Amino acid sequence: MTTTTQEETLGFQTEVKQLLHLMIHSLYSNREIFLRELISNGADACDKLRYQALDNDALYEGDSELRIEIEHDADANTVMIRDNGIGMSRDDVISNLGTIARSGTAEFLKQLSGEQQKDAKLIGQFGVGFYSGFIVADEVTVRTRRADLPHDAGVEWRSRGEGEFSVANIERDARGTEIILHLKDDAKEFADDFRLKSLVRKYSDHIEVPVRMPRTEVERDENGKEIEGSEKIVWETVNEATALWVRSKSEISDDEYKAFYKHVAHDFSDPLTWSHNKVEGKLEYTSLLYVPGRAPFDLYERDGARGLKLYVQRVFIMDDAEQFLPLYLRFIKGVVDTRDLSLNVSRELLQQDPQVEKMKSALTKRSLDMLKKLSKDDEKYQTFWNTFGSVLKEGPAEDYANRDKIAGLLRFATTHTDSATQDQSLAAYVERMKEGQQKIYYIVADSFNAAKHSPHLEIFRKKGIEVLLLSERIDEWLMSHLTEFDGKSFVDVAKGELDLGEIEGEEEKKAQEETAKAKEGLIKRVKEALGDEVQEVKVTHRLTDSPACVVLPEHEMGFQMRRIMEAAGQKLPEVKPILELNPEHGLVDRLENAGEDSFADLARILLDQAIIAEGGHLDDPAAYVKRLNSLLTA
Ligand SMILES: Nc1ncnc2c1ncn2[C@@H]1O[C@H](COP(=O)(O)OP(=O)(O)OP(=O)(O)O)[C@@H](O)[C@H]1O
Repeated sequence: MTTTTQEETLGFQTEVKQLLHLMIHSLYSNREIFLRELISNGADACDKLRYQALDNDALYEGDSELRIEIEHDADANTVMIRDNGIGMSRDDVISNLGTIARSGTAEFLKQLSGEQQKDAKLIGQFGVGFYSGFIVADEVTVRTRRADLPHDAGVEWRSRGEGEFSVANIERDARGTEIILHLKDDAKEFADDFRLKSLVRKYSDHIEVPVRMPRTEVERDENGKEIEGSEKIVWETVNEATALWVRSKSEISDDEYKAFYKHVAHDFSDPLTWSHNKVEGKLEYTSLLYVPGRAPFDLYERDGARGLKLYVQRVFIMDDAEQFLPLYLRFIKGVVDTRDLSLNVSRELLQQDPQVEKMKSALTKRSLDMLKKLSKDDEKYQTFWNTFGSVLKEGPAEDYANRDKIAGLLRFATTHTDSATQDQSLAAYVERMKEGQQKIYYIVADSFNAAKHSPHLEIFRKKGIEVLLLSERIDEWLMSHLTEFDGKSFVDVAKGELDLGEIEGEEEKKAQEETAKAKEGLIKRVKEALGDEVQEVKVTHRLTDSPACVVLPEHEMGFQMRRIMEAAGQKLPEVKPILELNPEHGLVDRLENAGEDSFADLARILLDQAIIAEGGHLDDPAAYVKRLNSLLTA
C-alpha cells in the first residue's frame, strides 16, 4: 500500500489550461498520437538517464536495461505507459506537468482561433507532449521517482485536466515514470492489445529503447492441451528498437523516416524531405536531416528551440545542439551521431571544438544540397519557400562562403509574373534576360503593390526588362549581401544612375543627352525653387507615365531599410533624394511654362508626389494638400 503525504492541490498555469482546452477539442480526429507523445517522452527520459549514468553508474540502481512498458486493463478502462528512465522529483513534476516554460507560448496561444481545423494545425507547430494524454483520458495519474533520489521521494500527480492537479509524496521502489490514463468512455478502443501494438509499430518502431507489452504464455501437454495454472506473463518487445539512423538507408521505408521525424521534431505533419548520410574517414558521423513542412511557432523567437539532436556513439547527449548548423538553417531538424566527440561534451565545449566546426560546414552543405534537390519538385519547394524562405534569406549575410549556393535557392516575385508569389529563381531570370542585358534589376519597397506599381519600373516595363519585386523586411539586407549571380551584378533600380547597358542603343543615349541639354534651364530653376530639399535635380529616362521620381545615390541605404531602422528607433543622418523629372510628361511641360507665382508650388508638388509614390511619408502633408488644392482650383 502506498502512503501518500504532503498532498497539495495546485492550479495549472493559464497557458496550460488554454492548451488543454484547445487540444482536447481540436485534436479529436487525431487522438491516437497520445501514445506516440508519451512513448517519445519515455524514450527521452531513458536517453537522459543513460547520459547521466555515464559518470554515475549508481543511477541505474542495478537495472541498466532501459525500457518502456505498456499495459492495459479493458475492465478498468486504463492504459499505462511506464519507463525506467530518469524520472522526476516533486519540483520537476510541478514545473514540468503544471506549466509550459517555453518562451513565446502566450503569444502563440493568442493566435488560436477556436476553429478546430486551424487550431489543430497550429497546435502541431507547438508540440503537445505530455498533455496529449488528456485527449483520450478524463483522468491522468503519474507516478514517478527520480533516479538519484531515495525510495520515499516518489511523487504522485493526478489531474482531470480541468484547471488543477494534485501532487503527493509516495513510496516508490522503481525509478522512472508511469502514466496511467483513465480512458474516456468514447476512447475505450485504446484499451486493446491489438490496437496498442499496431500503434506502437506505427509510431515508435524507430525508437531505440525497447517498447514492451505483456503476453500470457501457457504451457501445453503432449496432446496440445493447455496445462492449467501454467500461465505466465512474458514481456515481448513490440517495436524494432534500433535507432533508425544506424540502419542502412535501403532498409528504411519512407514511412519509417516520416515517423522518426515526428519523434525528433515533435511535429504532426510529414516532413518535405530528408537526407540520411554516413560519413567515414577523417570525420566520422551519421546525420539524418529533415526539412519540415511547416514552421514551428518559435521560428522567429530569439531563444526559440533549434538545432539537432546530438548523439555520441548512439548515446543521446543533448537536444537542440545549435552548433551544427548556421542560424539561417534553423528550421532543419534531425539527428547527428558521431564518434569524434567525447561523451562528456557540453554546450560550451561544442562551441570551441574544431571538429564541430568541420561538421557544421559539412552539414550546412548537405542541407543546401538537400534543398537544391527539393527545388526540383515545384510544389514542395514552394511550400518550403513560403514557410522558410525569409529565414533562408538571412543566409548570404551569415554564410559568405555559401552565398552562391544560397542565391540559387532564393525565389522572388518579379515583373515576369507580376504576382506576389515568390516563385522565380535567379537562374530563370538570367535565362530570360534580354539581349545586351548585363545586370539583374530589382526594386525594394514596403509592400508588394508599392514595388509592382513603382514609377521606377516604367522604363523597364516599356523595354520588357524583368525586375525582381522585393517587399519583405529582410530584402534590402539580403540584397546588400548579394553582389552577383552567375557573373551578373545586382542593380537597385531606385538608386544611382540608370544604366541599361547595351539594351539602349547609341541613338537613344544621344537623344537623352540632347533632351537633358535642352532642359538645363528648367532643371536649374527647379533646383533653385526646391533648395536643399533635394540633393540634385535631373532629367530622367526612367519614366514613361509618371512626371517625376526620387532616387538615392548608389551607395546610400535604401528608403525601405531607412524606414525600418527609424521605426526601430535608430537615428540616421538625413539624406536628401535626387529628383528626376520626365521631360515627356504634360505636368513637366506645364511646370516649364509656369509663371513665377506658381512655379515653386508646382515643383514642390512634383517632389512630394514622387516621395509618396515611392512609399515615403511627407514631412508636412497638409501643406501638400493645400498646394494641390490651390492648383486644382486655379
Ligand atoms: N516520462 C517522463 N520521464 C521524465 N520526465 C518527463 C516524462 N514525461 C515528461 N517529462 C518531463 O516533462 C517535460 C514536459 O513534457 P512535455 O511532453 O509536455 O514537453 P516536452 O517533451 O519538453 O516537449 P514537447 O512538447 O515537444 O514534447 C519534459 O521536458 C520532461 O522534462
